[in-house]
Amino acid sequence: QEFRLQPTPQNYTVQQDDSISIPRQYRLMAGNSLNNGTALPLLRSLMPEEAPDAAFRIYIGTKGDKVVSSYRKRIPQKSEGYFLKIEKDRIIIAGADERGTYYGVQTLAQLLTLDKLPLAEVADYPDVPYRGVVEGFYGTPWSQEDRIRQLDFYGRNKMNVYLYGPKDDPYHSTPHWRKPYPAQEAERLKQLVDRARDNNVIFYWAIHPGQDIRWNEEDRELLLQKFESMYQLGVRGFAVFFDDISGEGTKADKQAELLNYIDNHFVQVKKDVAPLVMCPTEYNKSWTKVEGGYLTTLGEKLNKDIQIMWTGNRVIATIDRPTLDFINPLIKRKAYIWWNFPVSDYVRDHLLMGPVYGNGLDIEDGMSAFVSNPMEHAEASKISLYSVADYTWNMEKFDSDTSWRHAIKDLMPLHAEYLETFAAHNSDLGKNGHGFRREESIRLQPALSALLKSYLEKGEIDETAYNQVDEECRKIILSADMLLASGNENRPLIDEIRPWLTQFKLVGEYGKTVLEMMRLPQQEKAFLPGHAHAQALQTLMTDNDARYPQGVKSGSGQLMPTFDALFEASTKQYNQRFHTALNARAVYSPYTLESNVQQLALLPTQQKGKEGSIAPSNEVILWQAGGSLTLSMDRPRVLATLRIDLGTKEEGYTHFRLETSLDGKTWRNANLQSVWKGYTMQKADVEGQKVLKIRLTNTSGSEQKVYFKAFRLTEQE
Ligand SMILES: CC(=O)N[C@@H]1[C@@H](O)[C@H](O)C(CO)=C[C@H]1N
Repeated sequence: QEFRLQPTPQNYTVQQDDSISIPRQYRLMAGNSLNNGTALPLLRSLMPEEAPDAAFRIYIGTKGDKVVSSYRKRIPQKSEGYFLKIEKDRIIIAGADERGTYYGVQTLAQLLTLDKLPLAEVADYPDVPYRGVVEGFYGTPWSQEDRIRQLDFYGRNKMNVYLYGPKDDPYHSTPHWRKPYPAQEAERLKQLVDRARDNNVIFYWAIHPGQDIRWNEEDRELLLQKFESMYQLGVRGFAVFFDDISGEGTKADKQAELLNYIDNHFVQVKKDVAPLVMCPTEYNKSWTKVEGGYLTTLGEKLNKDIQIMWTGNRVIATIDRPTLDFINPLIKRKAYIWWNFPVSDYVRDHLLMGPVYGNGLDIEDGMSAFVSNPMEHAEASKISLYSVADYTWNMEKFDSDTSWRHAIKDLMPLHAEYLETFAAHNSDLGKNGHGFRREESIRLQPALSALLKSYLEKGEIDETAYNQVDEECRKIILSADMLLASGNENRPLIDEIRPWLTQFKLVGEYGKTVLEMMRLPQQEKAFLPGHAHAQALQTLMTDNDARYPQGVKSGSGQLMPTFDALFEASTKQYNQRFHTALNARAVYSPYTLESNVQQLALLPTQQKGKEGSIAPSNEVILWQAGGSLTLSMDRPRVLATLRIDLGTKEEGYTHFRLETSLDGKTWRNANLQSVWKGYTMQKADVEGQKVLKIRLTNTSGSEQKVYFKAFRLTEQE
């Protein structure tokens, strides 16, 4: 692939017919404004040989520095803008501000990877003021090493914010948000803050107090003391997240009062702290009732420089002009976009390695920030993050597929083709509670559907399609092996995705086996080994990784549904021909869920052996009065246990009724009781009951706000 600058610059011209060899020595003419910044250290790390009498010169400074005064007019009049020019005997890097100058050096760093330096001219600046990442997911927080690598990645890709807010860090959220970090964690955070500064990234530390905050002076002071302790560690950006909570903490006027107090008595007093950022409780359109006044209260009362986050029209959504036209007038400022992609904490068995697409390309003027909430897999998230950096820097010029391919090359230059094969087939989320899906196996889709269509409708094999799919299966198996054996090129990435690579190879082998089966349904003997092998592979693909109870999924969007359909069709053909009863079901879930509670309706069910479950959800469920959820079996089954966790104590369960039925008509109550004192998990007395359906209904007569943390059953042997 051709060389490209990342992110795509606003203006970039190169003299085609000329270039210079990279100077070994140079005389540095640096403006004083850069003295305690990070542009000079970066430059020196790239071009080590400074020599006062060298012929080649580098002029570097910000607007106002004498050394770059003659280029002043060339500097874009935009925050973080820069002008970079490479001439025969000099390089000029002139920034609108320190960070702009730093970005000019980052662009030079990329040009220095070429054999010869082009005589280039770059006049560049970002479209979106704040660009970066919010580590705001549920699940295993990133490690220290993950975060160090992330911060270096943000510096290279001109992302300028990182918000620290891992939901499962007990010192970020309940129960310990009031307490300072223990010494060891504090030291690690200080290292991160220093690394962020080296990369010109604003490190925001976020607090998530809403689940148990009391609106009183004591908690307010404890929160400020926590912020002060983080300030002492070097943190210069602060955020307060009020998402995914219920109860007292959700009150807009109280939230506004607290945030304005923090702004007036901390942020404005410190003078060297970035604008305060807050995440509202109603952080997406599907959860807000405008007439309820929550958002307009914040819009009216919050100090104007406090940023308000927004995830879009839904919890997981792409961002477009109508999204911004809805929210910005309500909050009376430009939304600070929290984009929930590639976060996968609600589909943890999937990796989201596909292209970034679907966001508007003409909306840079409608947002104050665009930060991505990524996967718990830090390295794997970089495919999306690379493109988010590209998209937010230069929105009009963003090209999803080009960016995706270069993101992959950036991650594993020596194995790019294999990683691209893997990423192409591991992008969809599968069925999930948010109904958010992504394209998968895009280039192979026509062949997959042609192969399936001709086989199902005419029992014929479309040879062209067959060969394409067969060739792709070969590439899948090869790619999995090459990536698993890729050694040190990007070991952290391979360590993260290893379960999925193993699964991916099985998908390739399953595809080849099913393709062979398609040719043999008329051969009484020859069909059998392939059928047995396919079933063995199905078993291996479900019982694959202990860390992921429902197993890891690969190729679940297109490949597996096609291969399963072909397995079933060829086996049915064989059974008809030879009057046999070979198993013709590829995958099978005996459980189906139906519900009129909007946030539960799409949740997938899982089955593994004798265990069955409905996938949990992270957020607060608005369970309307009379709303119910029904889990139906394919046939009557005898239960051993049933556990439910709505994230509420005993009294919360009095608002619900649990029933079972054998015929779907007559229902009997099942009593719930705590599993452990003081915890929210409950167990139902259903031992030995034969049931066809299980139903949970809100019988309280009013809307209940609960979580949906667990709904798990086991059947008797
Ligand atoms: C603002 C926001 O999106 N908060 C949480 C987020 O923490 C969580 O990762 C996800 C993605 O599952 C959604 C929300 N429940």
